[in-house]
Amino acid sequence: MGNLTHEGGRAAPRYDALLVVSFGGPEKPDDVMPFLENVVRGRGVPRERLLEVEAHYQRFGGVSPINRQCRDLIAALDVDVPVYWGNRNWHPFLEDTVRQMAADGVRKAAAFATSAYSSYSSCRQYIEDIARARAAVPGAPEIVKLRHYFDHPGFVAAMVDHTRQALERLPEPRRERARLVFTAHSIPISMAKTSGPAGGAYEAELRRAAALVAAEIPGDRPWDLVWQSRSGPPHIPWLEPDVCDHLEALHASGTEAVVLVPIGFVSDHMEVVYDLDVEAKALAERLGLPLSRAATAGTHPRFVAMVSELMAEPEPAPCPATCCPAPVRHPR
Ligand SMILES: CC1=C(CCC(=O)O)c2cc3nc(cc4[nH]c(cc5[nH]c(cc1n2)c(C)c5CCC(=O)O)c(CCC(=O)O)c4C)C(CCC(=O)O)=C3C
Ligand SMILES: [Fe+2]
Repeated sequence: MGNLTHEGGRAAPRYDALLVVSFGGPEKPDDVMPFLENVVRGRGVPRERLLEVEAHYQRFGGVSPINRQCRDLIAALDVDVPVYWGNRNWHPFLEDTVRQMAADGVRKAAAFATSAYSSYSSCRQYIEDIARARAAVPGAPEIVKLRHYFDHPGFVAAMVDHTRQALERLPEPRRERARLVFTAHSIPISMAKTSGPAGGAYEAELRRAAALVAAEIPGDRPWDLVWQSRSGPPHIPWLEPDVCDHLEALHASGTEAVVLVPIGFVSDHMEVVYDLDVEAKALAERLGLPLSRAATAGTHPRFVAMVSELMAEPEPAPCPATCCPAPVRHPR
């Protein structure tokens, strides 16, 4: 449908393919370390942290849930053009996918990134990945990255549904008083400050998305935005508080139940299933704090429909060159 609709009187761009751009993840135990090396190359992530994260993946058989989720999303999409899939850090690598697109004669593709927000890691780096892949492929198609969708009604509706469902899983007497705790991937404070055209966009967009979801949840309840999955060298400050510290503080000050809403992610990938479903859950059990985790957007029908809706919008202006700059590299 996407290519035929019009919006605001302007014809939608004619894309002849859709490229789903994602992070990538290991699919077997032997993939885990080479995948992690790809992720952290030049980023100064301590070896210790890497081995810890390796253990998270090996605990799940060396398989990241993210690839399955990309495949499920692609299978669910209702678009009238061929759909391709390429990743930053693992097979299928973007460059190989772009080569295939060129061979298939694709001229102009829309790119849908599995990340809804501004920041170097969640936006600019995908733009760079696409540019690098195109530069390596003679005759590569034009690739237009679709806009950020953190406040799109399709994304919001999916998160609202999933938050309501999580709320319903809490025991009855405490459900009414449950607090909403939204989580997103922590990033270095320096990266957060330079995100978006005017700075601070990562956190501002997350707050906006959280507010839109919270407004649709019955009970006019308090909510917070906190952070998870901190990485990097310990001396570099990242966004805080961490979700687990926050749960302890909430418990200490009398909060009776919590719904965790991973608003910063679009699918239940490793950081969600480990840092929330293993770590935060174990903490909540220890504290005796009823906790229920909302599903991510995943293949919710409104989220899936959003992708075609984004393709039907007028072509987005490219991000200004100054927004979401790359962090200073830590050579190692
Ligand atoms: C903002 C953001 C998103 C959300 C936007 C988006 O979705 O793109 C995201 C997503 C993801 N992050 C992922 C995995 C990892 N992220 C790492 C490390 C890092 N993430 C960062 C930021 C983000 N990351 C940053 C600033 C680092 C430090 C190193 C660097 O500056 O790049 C590391 C290294 C080990 C460690 O955690 O220390 C891993 C393994 C996976 C795949 C999970 C799976 O396999 O299911 C996904 C979807
Ligand atoms: Fe990450």
